[in-house]
Amino acid sequence: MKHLGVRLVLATLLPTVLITITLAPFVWSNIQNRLDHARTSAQAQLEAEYDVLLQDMNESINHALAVAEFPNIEHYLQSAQQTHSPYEEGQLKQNREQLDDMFKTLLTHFGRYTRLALIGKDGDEHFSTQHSGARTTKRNHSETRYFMEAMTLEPRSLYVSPPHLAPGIAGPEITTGVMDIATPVFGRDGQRLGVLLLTLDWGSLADRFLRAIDAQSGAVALLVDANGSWLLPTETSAMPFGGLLQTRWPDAWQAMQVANRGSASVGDNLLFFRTHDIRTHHFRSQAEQVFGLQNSQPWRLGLITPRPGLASLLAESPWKSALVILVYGLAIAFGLGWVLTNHRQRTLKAEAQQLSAEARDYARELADLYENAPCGYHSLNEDGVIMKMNRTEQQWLGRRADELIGKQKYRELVTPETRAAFDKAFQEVLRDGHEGSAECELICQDGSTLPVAIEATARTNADGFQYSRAMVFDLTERKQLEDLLTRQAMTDPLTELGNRRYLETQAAMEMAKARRNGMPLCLLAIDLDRFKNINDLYGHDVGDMVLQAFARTAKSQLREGDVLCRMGGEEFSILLPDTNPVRAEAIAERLRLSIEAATVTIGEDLIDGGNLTYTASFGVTEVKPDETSLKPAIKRADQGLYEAKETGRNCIVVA
Ligand SMILES: Nc1nc2c(ncn2[C@@H]2O[C@H](COP(=O)(O)OP(=O)(O)OP(=O)(O)O)[C@@H](O)[C@H]2O)c(=O)[nH]1
Repeated sequence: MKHLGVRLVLATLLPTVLITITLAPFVWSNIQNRLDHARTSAQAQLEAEYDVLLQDMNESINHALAVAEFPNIEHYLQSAQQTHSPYEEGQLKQNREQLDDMFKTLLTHFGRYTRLALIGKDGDEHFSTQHSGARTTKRNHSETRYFMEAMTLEPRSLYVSPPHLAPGIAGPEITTGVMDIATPVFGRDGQRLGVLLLTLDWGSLADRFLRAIDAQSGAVALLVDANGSWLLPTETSAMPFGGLLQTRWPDAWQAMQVANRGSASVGDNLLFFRTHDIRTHHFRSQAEQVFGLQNSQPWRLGLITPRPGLASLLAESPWKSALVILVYGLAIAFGLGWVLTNHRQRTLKAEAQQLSAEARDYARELADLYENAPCGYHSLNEDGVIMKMNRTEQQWLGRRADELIGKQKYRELVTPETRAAFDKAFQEVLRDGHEGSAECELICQDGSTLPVAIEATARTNADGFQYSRAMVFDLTERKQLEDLLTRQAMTDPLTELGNRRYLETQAAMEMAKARRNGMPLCLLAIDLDRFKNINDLYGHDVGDMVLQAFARTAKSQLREGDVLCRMGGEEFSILLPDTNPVRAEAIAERLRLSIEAATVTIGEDLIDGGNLTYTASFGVTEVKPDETSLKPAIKRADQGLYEAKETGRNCIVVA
């Protein structure tokens, strides 16, 4: 999962980076074009601002100079300072009314002035005209800055105050931005007569200044004095009148400190600026000199315009933004989709590989189970030829796969004695019920035989029999066990001789053989004499020792093929194949003598000398060829034995 997370991050980042790298040159060039355009446009607007300001200021300065040099002004002020006859008073009044009309005309035609006042050299206002036409109370201007400054100036010089708030056009209670322009009035003889004051409506000038800006461009006009004090009206500009630029745009203020004109970055905006010093503008006007308040000049004009950038580019063209977002979205979606699909394929592949590995393991395990199963497996075609055989069965047979597979008929590995059982079972598999089983013996490479049980079924399809598949169980142990049980069932455990049942089994075979071969067959019945006394005198263990000694002695006297059995107690029988009665009697006699001569060591504590002797009585008879059972012969032999006992024991009677 961790790797998937990394791939998903890469799938997001890679398309993003590639698209960004592809688009970047176009976007960059577009932004640069817009930047150039913005710069050109801003500089043009700045120049327009400057021209407006320059033109208005020059006009106002020229107005002031023109009015101050108007002859009637000079004449009026000179007359006003003298005593007059009634006629002269009338002339003065008429003169004042003419001037008053002229002032009103000026105010009416040039809406930029809020007040025109003519002030005598003592500071007394001779008359004043407000823009509203209202005549105000005459006041003394001797303490005002403009009066004091103007009274020191040479002819054709002016004092221009910084813009400041004063009672406005709409009434004395409403303040507005104004600028005082004052110029001295001189007589023809150079006598200083007074001061002409023009109060400029700063708002109307600022409005014209602001209108020079293209409102669509989003640019902000900037005009501050030498101290950074904002000179534009609060209502129509970006800052309150009188506010400090350095608190709002410190970067802009910083940039404007080091150059008279130029541009700078202000946050996300561009600043274009230049200075304007009205004191030097008299070169473009009629003025000799223009004075302003110390430290208020030069003014700084500026334009703050949004810097064209990616955000403004996208904001200005929503469909382009949508297209860019779509391209990024599609690329990222493709990247994520590719990673997820790839991841899914990897997962499926890993699962498939795991399943395949498991299947291989399973198949290997099955093959191992098949090859090394504790039983044999083989498959035969319909001809009985071996198609497949597991390693276990190959090892049983001691044969290699290349000797068997496709070459060997299985029935040829079966002993002739048991082949019929195999053939029968195989036929059943081929036809009847497609199942068959048989117990038979296999012929091994070393010539030995292997008893096996075969359980076979047919594999079939729509076409019928395909092949037979068989499990083969090794019956060796079972046979050995059966043989052991059989042997135990037919063996006397004390003497390890065959018992009565064994005699009967052997007798059946010997009788059949004798009949077949026309050979004689005799039976001896033997009973130890006075055996009860041995038990009674020396104990049962000694009796057992005597019985075992008899078995050894008898065996030593008999040839291979003779069948010696213990019939029970101290009674024994011997079946003598290919032996006639005469010979049988001779054998009995030889045996009798051997027994008689034999001793059984039982210890001196039981008997003097430590050795016990014993004898036996014999009944001898011939098993007749026409007899189908041994019973008659046993009966006859017992009769002979009985007679031998009666005769005195340790003797032989042929019956
Ligand atoms: N020790 C021992 N004694 C056995 C065994 N089977 C039978 N006997 C004993 O053999 C004795 C047989 O005695 P009897 O039938 O009277 O015959 P006998 O003493 O040999 O006398 P005769 O046959 O007349 O000579 C009995 O005492 C049985 O208990 C055996 O396996 N071991």
